[in-house]
Amino acid sequence: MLQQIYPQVQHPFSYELNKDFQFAAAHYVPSDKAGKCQRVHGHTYFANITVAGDKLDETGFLVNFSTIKQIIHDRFDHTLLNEHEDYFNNEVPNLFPTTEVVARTIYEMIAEYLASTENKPVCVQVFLRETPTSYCIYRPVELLRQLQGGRF
Ligand SMILES: Nc1nc2c(c(=O)[nH]1)N=C([C@H](O)[C@H](O)COP(=O)(O)OP(=O)(O)OP(=O)(O)O)CN2
Ligand SMILES: [Zn+2]
Repeated sequence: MLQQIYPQVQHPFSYELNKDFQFAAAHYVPSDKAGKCQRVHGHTYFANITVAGDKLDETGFLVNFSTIKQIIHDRFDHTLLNEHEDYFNNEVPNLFPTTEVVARTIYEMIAEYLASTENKPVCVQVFLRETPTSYCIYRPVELLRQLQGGRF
């Protein structure tokens, strides 16, 4: 966790915050093409969340580090991801709990919270490591294009 170098994301904001955390969860990929991953197995997922913005809140925070962790950890830690039917669906490939879909889902959960805050920072990158040799990065490309078009 410490000393890991993450890929950088370009954005125009003054402040960039990164929060690292882990959660333990089981999952399976419900596809004949997923090989051994069709069977239920567990990971200690490692996430790095990047939040950026120009305005701090009344605490002097862009966003509280602990809130970022809580949003994801409280929901997914020590659970079977496939059972979260509000986020994942075993019938729809774009909603199978793969690393890609879990990274995107984490982005959506964080983005929903940030949009509800007064200072409205934005999530610009989610790095999600599933195993020591496998990770995925999700970036909100539409938002990043808008920022690039309008700001720099
Ligand atoms: N694009 C994706 N490919 C795979 C995913 C995924 O989510 N997205 N998931 C899996 C499995 O769930 C598995 O947990 C991870 O696979 P893998 O990296 O192959 O795991 P290993 O520990 O066996 O890797 P080695 O580097 O060979 O030890 C599979 N693919
Ligand atoms: Zn897996």
